[in-house]
Amino acid sequence: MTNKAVLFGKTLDELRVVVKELGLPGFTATQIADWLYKKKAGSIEEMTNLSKKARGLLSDQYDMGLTMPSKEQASVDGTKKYLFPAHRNLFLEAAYIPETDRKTLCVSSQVGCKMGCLFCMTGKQGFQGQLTAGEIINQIRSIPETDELTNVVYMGMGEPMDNIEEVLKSIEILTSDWGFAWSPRRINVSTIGVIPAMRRFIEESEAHLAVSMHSPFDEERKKLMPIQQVYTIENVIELLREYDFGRQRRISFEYIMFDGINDTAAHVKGITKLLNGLRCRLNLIKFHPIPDSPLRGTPHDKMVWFSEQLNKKGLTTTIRRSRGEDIYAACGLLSTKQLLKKEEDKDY
Ligand SMILES: C[S@@+](CC[C@H](N)C(=O)[O-])C[C@H]1O[C@@H](n2cnc3c(N)ncnc32)[C@H](O)[C@@H]1O
Ligand code: SF4
Repeated sequence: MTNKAVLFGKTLDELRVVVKELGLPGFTATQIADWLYKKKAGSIEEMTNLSKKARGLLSDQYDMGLTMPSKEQASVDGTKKYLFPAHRNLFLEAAYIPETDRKTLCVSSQVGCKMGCLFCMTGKQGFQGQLTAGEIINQIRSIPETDELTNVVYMGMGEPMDNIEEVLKSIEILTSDWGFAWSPRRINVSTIGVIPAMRRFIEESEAHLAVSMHSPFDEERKKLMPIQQVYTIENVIELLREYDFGRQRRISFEYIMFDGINDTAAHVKGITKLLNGLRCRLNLIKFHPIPDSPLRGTPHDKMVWFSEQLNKKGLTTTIRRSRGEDIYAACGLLSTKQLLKKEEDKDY
């Protein structure tokens, strides 16, 4: 790795500044964006419609900024987990989830997470660092299945709203005509509900939004997710009610089911009351147990009952199929703590 600045992850506006500073013609910015995001060039040398001089000037100051995964693990169900090195000796993970009708990549937006949810391995890892927009979309660009991807979910490591600037930039690159030119409907961003950043996300992007609820009750949610002490789920829903999302943009809620904790008839009532009239759907998630936690997942039969009760009350509810559990690639299981430790050991 050199200390040069990187091109991958720059927006068209930022590339315009780059070419201006190098004294290159304005249109070079669009050409570079094209090579970075459409033609998927692997090096500056490959940008053959740029003059030799332009390529030389660029190479003097910039690297492409692409990083291949350094490790890959495959699950019995076809899910794959990729490990990427990031800046400052950090590592992050992404999970590739193939299904018959779609191929999804679950990307990380941070290394670790500050939010400290009781049930999450990434939360247990603590916060190590923010990812740049380039590092977020590099996960999409640098896996072998890049051309097969139909969907991207920001449900890997980290809280996207705690890195809103880079997350919005990554979405801009994915959805702009000069970028990947994806429809924003192929992107779903999950959050525990950091209200000010959610407002920006709603207003500045058109991607789908998933909110992690996990309990409709204040005291219970506070125990599971400390964020409830700052931004309550009631306030999050009030915010959502302010907007008209139209028919195309989807709002959903995620609900991990914990045995004997949040899976009762009272919870069915609480959820229905909270979401009353809001056009949304609810995804029930099987809890993936994490070490040193007394929490247990609700048995499947009870999840089916819970889902039926909510559907009867008019709330579209589905049970999300669990994928990649055997390789720790499932929701909430991504953590690179051991690796980080090994790297620290190496340093001393
Ligand atoms: C890892 S988070 C990342 C996105 C964001 N920080 C959030 O919490 O919504 C993605 C989803 O995984 C869920 N999750 C976390 N730990 C889990 C676990 N042990 N089992 C099942 N789902 C889990 C979260 O609640 C969230 O709905
Ligand atoms: S569930 Fe999401 S917000 Fe909570 S600790 Fe895990 S990654 Fe962070």
